[in-house]
Amino acid sequence: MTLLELEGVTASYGPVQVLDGVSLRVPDNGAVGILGANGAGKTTTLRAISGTVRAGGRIVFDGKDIRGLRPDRVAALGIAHVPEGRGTLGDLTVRENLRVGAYLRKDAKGVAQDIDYCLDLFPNLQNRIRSNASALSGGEQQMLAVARAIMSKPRLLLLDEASLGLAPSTAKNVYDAIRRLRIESGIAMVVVEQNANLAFTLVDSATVLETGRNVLTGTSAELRGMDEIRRAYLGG
Ligand SMILES: Nc1ncnc2c1ncn2[C@@H]1O[C@H](COP(=O)(O)OP(=O)(O)OP(=O)(O)O)[C@@H](O)[C@H]1O
Repeated sequence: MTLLELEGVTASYGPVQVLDGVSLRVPDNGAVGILGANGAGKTTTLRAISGTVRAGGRIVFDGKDIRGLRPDRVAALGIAHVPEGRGTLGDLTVRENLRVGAYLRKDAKGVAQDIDYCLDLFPNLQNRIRSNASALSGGEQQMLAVARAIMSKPRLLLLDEASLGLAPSTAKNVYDAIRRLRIESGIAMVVVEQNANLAFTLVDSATVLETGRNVLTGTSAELRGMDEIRRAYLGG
């Protein structure tokens, strides 16, 4: 079953069109990557899905047309967006950030269990549970941003450049945890990532965007085997 489908999605910032007919299909429990050079429209595609940019075309989530819905309505349907730059609340503690992620939930017991799950998934956060988010390292902030998104109990996670600015070993830790989350929770994912090597450890398939259009789409195995992908994205 398809959980999310984009067809002919367009978006502009003022007069400048940056998405020019993007398509994407995410199966239930699937993980799909979006690759592409700087400025190709990867972040804007995630914004179109989460309702933080006005979009044209079709965006269907769980059988419902969500294009044009406000971001809070999209979130309430079960789509959690972890933006580039992380967006944790610096003046709140780690625990408070996790609670903010769960603000729509009424199941106190489930929230407490999910906090424990996040701390098991990201043990670094366990040690910093009373620290303000602003005092965390870049890697810990990224972990907190993902954990906060998990706390909303999403069906779909939108992940924007989760490895950006992190040391390679930290980026690998973050992706290892997200892969475990995927296996254990079945949450579907759309993964924007400059580091295609890392992305391919998580996603089943990917699409490559160039100036706001899909230029290549395939399974991870197919894409990894292509010379142009190896040259442009895999350092070989
Ligand atoms: N808020 C904004 N206002 C105006 N132009 C923007 C805005 N955000 C992005 N753009 C422009 O839209 C185009 C697509 O940007 P987008 O961030 O979607 O690309 P990207 O593929 O995610 O690249 P990057 O890896 O640099 O984030 C770029 O030319 C960018 O400069």
